[in-house]
Amino acid sequence: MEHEHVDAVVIGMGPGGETVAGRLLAAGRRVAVVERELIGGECGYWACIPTKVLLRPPEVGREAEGAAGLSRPDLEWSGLRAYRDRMIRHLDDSAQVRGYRDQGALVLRGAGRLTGRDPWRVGVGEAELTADHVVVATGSEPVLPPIEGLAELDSSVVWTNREATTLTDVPERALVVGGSAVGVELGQFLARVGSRVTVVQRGPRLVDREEPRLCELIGDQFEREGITVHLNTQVSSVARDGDGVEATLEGGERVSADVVVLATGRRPRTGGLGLAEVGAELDRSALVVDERCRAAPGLWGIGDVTGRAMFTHVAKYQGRVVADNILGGDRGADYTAVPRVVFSHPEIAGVGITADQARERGIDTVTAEVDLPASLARPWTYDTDPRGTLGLVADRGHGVLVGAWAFAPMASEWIHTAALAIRTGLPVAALADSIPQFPTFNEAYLVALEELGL
Ligand SMILES: Cc1cc2nc3c(=O)[nH]c(=O)nc-3n(C[C@H](O)[C@H](O)[C@H](O)COP(=O)(O)OP(=O)(O)OC[C@H]3O[C@@H](n4cnc5c(N)ncnc54)[C@H](O)[C@@H]3O)c2cc1C
Ligand SMILES: NC(=O)c1ccc[n+]([C@@H]2O[C@H](COP(=O)([O-])OP(=O)(O)OC[C@H]3O[C@@H](n4cnc5c(N)ncnc54)[C@H](O)[C@@H]3O)[C@@H](O)[C@H]2O)c1
Repeated sequence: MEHEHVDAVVIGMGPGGETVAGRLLAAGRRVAVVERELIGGECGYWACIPTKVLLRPPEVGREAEGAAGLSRPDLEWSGLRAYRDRMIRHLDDSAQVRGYRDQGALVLRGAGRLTGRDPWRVGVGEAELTADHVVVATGSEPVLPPIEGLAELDSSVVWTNREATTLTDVPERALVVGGSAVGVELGQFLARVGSRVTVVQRGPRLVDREEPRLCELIGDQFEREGITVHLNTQVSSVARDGDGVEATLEGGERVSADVVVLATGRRPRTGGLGLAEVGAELDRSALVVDERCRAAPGLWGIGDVTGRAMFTHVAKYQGRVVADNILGGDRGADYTAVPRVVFSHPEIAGVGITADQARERGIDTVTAEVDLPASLARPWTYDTDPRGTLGLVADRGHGVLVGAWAFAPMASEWIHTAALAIRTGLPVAALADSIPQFPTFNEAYLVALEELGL
């Protein structure tokens, strides 16, 4: 039995694990990394990267249609599929394994589990290591909705994000269950490459954690694109129907599809890790960590497994925080103004809190909404039939922004202006006195700030 002592073991090598491992290795620490599937994690192979790769060419097609003098280019599915395969490294991480070994890491393949503490012990198959620090970065797994008949169907007709992002052929008809980030991105992608898409969303709105107005705008967009959306309902049962599936909704309505795509949320992946046995606290399945991302002295948690805003940028941020703490610092994580983007077209971006949340917190709330083509030059230089909206939520008493949202081209890029303003408590007056480049979407902030009238 192997019994090596290392400075740190990182269990799970998604973006969170990779961030902390990279920093500790660069600082000369002896690090073991444990990965049971592929170094790069869900994000690199079945989530962020393939979805963004798949969404971009159909988006460019629409953009070309809107650009004067251009006609719409044809989408060649086999070419896009081949580029997706290249971008997900053909599900092969041997170069990453070599890269970490070259940096001096001990790379262990297999499922890691905590087997003891004082010192921390981690088992991987037959091997066992002891360590000063263990970082748990095991990500999340999809939540399967309670639909009668679902368990009897196989992955050829019931897709999670994994089957959807590695698809080889575009299904003629797709039923997407869940209408938040995953459902909207995958639903719009499938529709744009030719599927007839139906989205079933349990709540009253798509993307239901965002500003209601934003939900309305993406709903209108889906309608324009011929995507059928059923709100306030659920799929109650599914059954095999020839090569496809017949689904029955709560109200009795039936939807036939070639595939059912599950997009009903994710839960932190802590099963089989032995966390409770070593005294770590779990909240449902999330690893509970303090403001420094510490679960116990020398035991750390980062990324989706902590159940905090499940985004790659948050996993990487927590990875930076934990690396600094392991290297002797005393750094807390501050989740103020984490941007949230759904890479639909136009893009949905939100940061801070909604107007309702602000009122509930007793904030003297004032809001603004700006139609971008009505107020700016940039939308018109960008597109012959432009659309776009920016909304702001401000605290009148303190003269600061507390929320912002946008539905517009490249909103993922320029929402960061609001993110910085909210995070730093930048006075609205200072933002209003800034000089954004002409012609850019950033100019929308000046228009919206004037509308706030603070
Ligand atoms: C379809 C989709 C699209 C998304 N798009 C975006 C996006 O555009 N932007 C964004 O910010 N976020 C996006 N997300 C969210 C993002 O994927 C996650 O927030 C991110 O992957 C979290 O990183 P992580 O390191 O915590 O975990 P993961 O990326 O899940 O990595 C965890 C790793 O741990 C490994 N592991 C698990 N258990 C063990 C064990 N016991 N032993 C060893 N290894 C183990 C897993 O195999 C995996 O490799 C998307 C999610 C989905 C589903
Ligand atoms: N661009 C991005 O940053 C990006 C993209 C995709 C996913 N993600 C992250 O991945 C995680 C998972 O995303 P998600 O969209 O799967 O989850 P989610 O939890 O954000 O949304 C799930 C949606 O499904 C609905 N739902 C749940 N059960 C249902 C049912 N039985 N029938 C119909 N609707 C149902 C919910 O009302 C909710 O709107 C999120 O944390 C998200 O932030 C991020």
